[in-house]
Amino acid sequence: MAIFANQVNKAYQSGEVTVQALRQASLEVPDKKIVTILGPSGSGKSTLLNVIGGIDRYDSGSIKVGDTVLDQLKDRQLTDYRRNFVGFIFQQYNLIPTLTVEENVEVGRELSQQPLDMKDTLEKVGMWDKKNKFPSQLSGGEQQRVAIARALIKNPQILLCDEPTGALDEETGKNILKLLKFVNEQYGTTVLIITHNQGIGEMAHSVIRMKSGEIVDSYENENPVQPEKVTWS
Ligand SMILES: Nc1ncnc2c1ncn2[C@@H]1O[C@H](COP(=O)(O)OP(=O)(O)OP(=O)(O)O)[C@@H](O)[C@H]1O
Repeated sequence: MAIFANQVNKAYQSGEVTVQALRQASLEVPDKKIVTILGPSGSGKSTLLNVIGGIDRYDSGSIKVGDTVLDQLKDRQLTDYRRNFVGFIFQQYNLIPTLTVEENVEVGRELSQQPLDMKDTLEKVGMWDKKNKFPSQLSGGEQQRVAIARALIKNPQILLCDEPTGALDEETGKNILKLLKFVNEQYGTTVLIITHNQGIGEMAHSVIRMKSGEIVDSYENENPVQPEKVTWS
């Protein structure tokens, strides 16, 4: 699905202090693309992802994802939008420790109206043979694969990834990037990746840079490189 944001503003109030997390942020992401969002800590990257994903509300401006305009949605409609169209992946995998791999992914399946097949999804992320393991029995990369399966099984139109490789070493991180690229190509999922790792921009179709809540730069990559070729930092 394509994503449009037009002059989006979002402020957080903490006590006496107002933090302007997004300032007139506008962007356009065509359907079926991979986009990397770069920027220093506190520049508004997560806030941007959260308002696009319907986790957070914004104060003004407009966001449209596919045919859905998020501006005026009631809470219930926003929840439906999030359930049916959006998958989230975080740096911390947020798996439930008392559930097995398959049970964790089942949590995602139950949220969706049109879920994908469990076996197929776990095979796609290479975790079918470990479906009865618990998160504590898995490596970081494997846990992130399970988190991706949990997002993927919902059959989301957009996949929002907040530092998906932030806790992983280079080799494991690149394997996760390969998986995200595979998801993009196989399912046509639009993928947004927030990262501090500038090199990940090399594999994206386009790159957005944020600073102090503003989108200060965006450009398209003529020739995205393969995930294993990105410069790791
Ligand atoms: N729930 C909140 N309450 C108050 N302030 C917040 C909240 N969430 C974010 N902020 C502030 O909004 C600004 C943007 O935060 P955001 O998390 O979007 O930045 P970021 O670019 O994702 O940072 P990082 O790379 O460190 O995750 C920061 O100044 C942050 O402190």
